[in-house]
Amino acid sequence: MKDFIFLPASTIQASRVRLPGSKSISNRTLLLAALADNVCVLHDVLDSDDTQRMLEALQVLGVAISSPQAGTHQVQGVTGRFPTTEAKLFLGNAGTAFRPLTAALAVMQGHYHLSGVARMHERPIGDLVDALRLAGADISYEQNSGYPPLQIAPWQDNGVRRVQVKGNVSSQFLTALLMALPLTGNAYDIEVVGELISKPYIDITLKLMAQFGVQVAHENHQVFHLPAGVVYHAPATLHVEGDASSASYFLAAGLISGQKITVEGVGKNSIQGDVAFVDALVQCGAQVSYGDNSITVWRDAKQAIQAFDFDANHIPDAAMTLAIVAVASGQPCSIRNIESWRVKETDRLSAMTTELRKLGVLVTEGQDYISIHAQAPLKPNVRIDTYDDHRMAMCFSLIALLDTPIIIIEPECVNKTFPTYFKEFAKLCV
Ligand SMILES: O=C(O)C1=C[C@@H](OP(=O)(O)O)[C@@H](O)[C@H](O)C1
Ligand SMILES: C=C(OP(=O)(O)O)C(=O)O
Repeated sequence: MKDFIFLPASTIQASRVRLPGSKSISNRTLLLAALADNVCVLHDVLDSDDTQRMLEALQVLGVAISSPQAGTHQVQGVTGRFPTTEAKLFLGNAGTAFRPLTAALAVMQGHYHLSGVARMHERPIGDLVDALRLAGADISYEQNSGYPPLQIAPWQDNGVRRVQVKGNVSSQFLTALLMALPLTGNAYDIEVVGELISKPYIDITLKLMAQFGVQVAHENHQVFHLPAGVVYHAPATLHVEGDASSASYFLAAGLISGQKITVEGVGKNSIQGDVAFVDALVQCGAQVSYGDNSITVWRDAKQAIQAFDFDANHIPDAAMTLAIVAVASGQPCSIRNIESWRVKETDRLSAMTTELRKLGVLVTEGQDYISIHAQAPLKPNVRIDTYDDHRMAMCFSLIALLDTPIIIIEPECVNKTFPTYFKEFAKLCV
């Protein structure tokens, strides 16, 4: 791909888009299948940088994985113990690989070194390390305290069976503990201290663990009870849903353009919290219909896009797409309770503010919110920096639907979760 992509002002035609597999489900099921006591064939797994990092890591750890075709992986589980007891793993910028693997390797009897790209070394992991240390993990920081790279040494059980974890920086820390602590064979209570953000991702974790035979009871997402003596047992085959966060760009295109856009791969029974993005679009004036495995969004020609003021804590990834919906509305809009944007692929609050202002949009950036008001016509042919953040690239592509040609710099950053995004987007445009 060139180091920029020029998107001319476009309109969208009524279309159907087949979604890539869910990143969150792909990386969780790859890890759970690897830890199970049997063989599992995973279908429709996302093929992208984040899942490649997980697949490579599992193979280095001695898990036998054969991939007869793209998106299909037969995983031979290792019954809770990775055969490789010394390894160096490079995990890119994949939070869904780094955090769960840190916890899984912390409860093993080996020596492991975990690193990532420079940005991953700026993304916090201290709350997870603190929680694991309470229960017997031996983890040290190689550079800055609280951040990767990490060095992990053998687990030493200390008899502690109630572990506290903070939930206000990333839900991935709780996800990691939930998936890893059953490997010790002991029962644990995990207590969330303070607020738990991005809660629907915990529900994905619990539902997938249940599919692998481990039921976790919880009290209102505050205390989680892990059973003793359990072993992950995989279903013979497992189908990965389409990615609901990736769906958000096309669903927003349906609202913005008015045309019927159908995404295939997620539907009314999806386990992904980001399908709630559709509820936000409905409040903005979208029409919606759900199928078992599809969602269609459009807008009646007479209905304007409505202003909104949303708490988007439960849909942090799809919430970025709402920023462009705000621009399309031309009304003052706010997206709130999204401080976690600051510790993702880039500081997304700052990046979103900077790039929207280049288009002439009025923006107020708060510590945990963004207010957006596009009054004047947008400036054409603006060069949008993407900060190595796939969602910046995908969100800003939608500006082309607002009669505004736009240039997206370094568009290959979409490889993190959606390598074919610009091809799919071009198919919709007329
Ligand atoms: O568990 C997951 O699969 C994810 C949780 C969310 O992160 P936070 O919990 O850090 O908000 C989300 O942003 C990320 O893309 C995927
Ligand atoms: C925050 C994201 O990724 P990660 O899984 O690396 O946290 C994302 O995909 O928007």
